[in-house]
Amino acid sequence: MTLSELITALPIHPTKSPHVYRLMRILIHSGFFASKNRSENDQEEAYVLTKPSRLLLKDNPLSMTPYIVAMIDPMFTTPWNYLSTWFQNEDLTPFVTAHGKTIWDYGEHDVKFAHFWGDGMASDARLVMNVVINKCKGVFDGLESLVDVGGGTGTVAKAIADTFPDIECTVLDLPHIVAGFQGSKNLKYVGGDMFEAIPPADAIFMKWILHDWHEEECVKLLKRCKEAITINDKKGKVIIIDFMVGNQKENEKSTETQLFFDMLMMVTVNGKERTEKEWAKLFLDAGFSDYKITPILGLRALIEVYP
Ligand SMILES: C[S@@+](CC[C@H](N)C(=O)[O-])C[C@H]1O[C@@H](n2cnc3c(N)ncnc32)[C@H](O)[C@@H]1O
Repeated sequence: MTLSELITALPIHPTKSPHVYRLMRILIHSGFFASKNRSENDQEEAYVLTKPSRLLLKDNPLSMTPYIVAMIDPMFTTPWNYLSTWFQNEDLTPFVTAHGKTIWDYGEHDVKFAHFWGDGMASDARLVMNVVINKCKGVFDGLESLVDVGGGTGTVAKAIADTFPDIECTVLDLPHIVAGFQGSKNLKYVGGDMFEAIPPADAIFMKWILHDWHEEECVKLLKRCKEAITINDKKGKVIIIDFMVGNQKENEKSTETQLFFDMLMMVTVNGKERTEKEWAKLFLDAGFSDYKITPILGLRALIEVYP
């Protein structure tokens, strides 16, 4: 699409066209668009989408737009302005300094926030599960049951339940999050506190859970997982999907993204992004004996942890 076509399509007042040109210049520089000649015979500059910007199209089934929209909501961005205040007080996070409560309490009392954050998480879950189910299918071999801990609206569990009809899937999340969700033949929702008890299963799945929590809470949660997979002398596994800092040595941008996510965890939830060494220590402290890492989507890792 050329500049004039873009201005007509959006639509934008003709007097603003120089500003649209400036905007497109930075969007090309940052990789959201690429520019090329309109055709072999037509030298006029045209803009085309890039791989990352295709992920922002609303009609793309793997669209990440709901996640981006949630992340740029003032509820998430305001706490960044409270960093200097937080460094001088005892609050758990800048989120608490800004809003007076933790993100989990915020979600319980603001249903609108809980829903749009849930939609954001679900869009990330769709993208990740697309990769996991296509590239790491073997991870689910031999499983008869699986609990997705902190599974939110159930996007991950639904993808597993649909692809593997012989696996009994359970979504465990806070009661107000799972209230009103309908299960299916091999999918059910359970409301509860993951730090108290986790239903027994061959595999406990946790995507984007442990990075929300501090060391002691992670060890406590992993111990609950271990109890759940070793019940009746069975030996299952824990499957974790999270970032692994430092597994992308060649790629500056990936490292930067992981480090910004680490800041996001500090600002919003008192969690952190961990290196392999830090993950290994958590597993050891919780009594696990072995783990296996499969890198996914460049930045993240799928970690199978064994008792
Ligand atoms: C970052 S979201 C991850 C959601 C989902 N696993 C995903 O990646 O799409 C964290 C989830 O943990 C849930 N959660 C937080 N505290 C919990 C608790 N004590 N017990 C159960 N779930 C909890 C939240 O409600 C939320 O759904």
